[in-house]
Amino acid sequence: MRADVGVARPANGPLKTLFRLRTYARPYARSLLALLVCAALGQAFQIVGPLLTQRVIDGPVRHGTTDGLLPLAGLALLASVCVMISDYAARRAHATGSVGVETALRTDLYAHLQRLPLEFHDRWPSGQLLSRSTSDLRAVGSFLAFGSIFIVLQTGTFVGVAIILMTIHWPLGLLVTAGMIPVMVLTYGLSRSYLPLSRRLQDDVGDLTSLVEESVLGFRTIRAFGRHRYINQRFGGAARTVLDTGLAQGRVIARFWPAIEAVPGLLMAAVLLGGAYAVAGGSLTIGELVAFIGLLTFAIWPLDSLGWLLGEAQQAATAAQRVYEILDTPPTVVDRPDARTADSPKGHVRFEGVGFRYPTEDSAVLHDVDLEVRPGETMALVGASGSGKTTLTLLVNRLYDVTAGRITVDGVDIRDLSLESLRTVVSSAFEDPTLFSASVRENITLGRPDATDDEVAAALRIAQAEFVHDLPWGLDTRIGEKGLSLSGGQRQRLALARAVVGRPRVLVLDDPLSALDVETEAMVEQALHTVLAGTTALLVVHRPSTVALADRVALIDDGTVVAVGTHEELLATVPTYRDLLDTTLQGAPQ
Ligand SMILES: Nc1ncnc2c1ncn2[C@@H]1O[C@H](COP(=O)(O)OP(=O)(O)OP(=O)(O)O)[C@@H](O)[C@H]1O
Repeated sequence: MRADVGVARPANGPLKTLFRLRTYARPYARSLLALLVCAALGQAFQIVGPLLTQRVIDGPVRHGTTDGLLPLAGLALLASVCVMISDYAARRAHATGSVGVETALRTDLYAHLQRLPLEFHDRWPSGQLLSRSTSDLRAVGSFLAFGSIFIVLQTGTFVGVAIILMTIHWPLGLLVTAGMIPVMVLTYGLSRSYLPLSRRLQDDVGDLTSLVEESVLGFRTIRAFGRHRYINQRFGGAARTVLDTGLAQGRVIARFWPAIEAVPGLLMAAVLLGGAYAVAGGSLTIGELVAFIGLLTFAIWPLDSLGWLLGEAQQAATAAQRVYEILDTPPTVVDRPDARTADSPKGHVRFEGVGFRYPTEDSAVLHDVDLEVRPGETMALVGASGSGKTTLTLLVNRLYDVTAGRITVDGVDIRDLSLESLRTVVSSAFEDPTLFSASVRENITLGRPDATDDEVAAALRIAQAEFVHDLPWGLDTRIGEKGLSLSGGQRQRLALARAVVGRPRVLVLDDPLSALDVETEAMVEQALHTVLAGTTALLVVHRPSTVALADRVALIDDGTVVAVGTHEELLATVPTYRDLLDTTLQGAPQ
């Protein structure tokens, strides 16, 4: 087993990765700038408060008069109103920026996930994808539209307040500014220990999400086998891992945070002491000391919050790395630059020396496959379990690309056709039919949104899926997640209707009738005969009755086609085929 094939590893450090996200912030630059300006104005108006206090203490209070008090009170009131207005505007700008950035990122990530090949989805647990497209994106979006702005704002506030403090009393002002140094050193130490743990925690949460998803989707199986204790144990194990990593994070914070938090308190004590001496020595008035202490809280808040904001930055940086691991994974099944469309396709399919190896595996699953399916011909693929039948069908509409040889449709290598065109020519239905939480009509016309009502009706008839007309809202009835409110057979019939709608030139069916009862299967087969008459078809056959639909049969053994002929010819000439029918496909038409 080969691990990590085709998965992008982070090329940059976390902070560089965070910087890459600026492209997502750019369209919201105006909102973000508005947020910065409004929040800065809000801070500035708040700083007015202590400065006015100084005027009141050193003026009216000191001289025991009310002269000049009213204008000062008026200014204080005006400053409060301005704070309120700036806060309102900042919050509005923040909402626009943060929602916009997160939405843009999520849209890109989702679109990219859709472009990534099956091999990527084989390898990535869905819980990892879920946690990356939800909590990680939120961390990144919130940092871009809030954290990053407030780092600038708080640094600016600290610098601004430090300058004012120095103009009031430079030695004390210098002392406060020097307080920044231990905070920076401690924050750096914190980030070095915290970053790897933050990344590990996010990965652990992804694994936990996978387990939750699996146990929700597999609920019936777990119940039926009475395995809920085992599942609980597995969940408990994963939850403990998350807990352990969270606790390790907590220990790191416990080591650094009290020291970071102690700095502002020590500064306050030093300012009180130094300030009292300065007042006694006459180099500072009482009003100035009160203003200094009032302003000090405006310097302490940025110092405090910078530590926390830098923590947010680290969290966002690792989240960004996790998101970019997906965004940087190149889609491998893509259109060639000169990809063409199939003009009036006839559906002549040829496999020429086809080989295929799953990217995670060391050895090939298919090798030297040569097979011709003539226009309008129905070819059954028969073989033992694991011989490679399903894999072969997945290559025809490029869910995976061949790793050797080529597949052609009407003589054109399918890799030279645009994926859109190829997937209009080739339509598929699989044994496990996935239905989406959408209306019946949307599910059926998934691959052909332009299908007419008549085409949908014909597809429903062929798939014996006319039961949908009896659903409460007919074709407009929404079917539940994965179509669970329908029976297995009903879901299969809808998936078959989806494959045959619009009569594709090439139809690939991987045992699409397995969940049908014998009677319905016979009716579907009868209806399929009319479709298959004009359509080139590849049918993976697990049930004997389906062999009857085929004009010819290809026998697959150990990853290659070992015999091709009509059912009767193979029965008469190929002992392996006979044996297979005896053991696996008992009751095949003789
Ligand atoms: N996504 C995958 N990654 C790696 N190996 C795979 C993957 N899917 C299938 N295989 C392996 O490829 C081989 C062929 O599998 P495939 O499903 O094509 O066989 P099959 O003939 O359709 O079997 P069955 O009749 O049981 O459905 C098997 O050994 C299987 O384990």
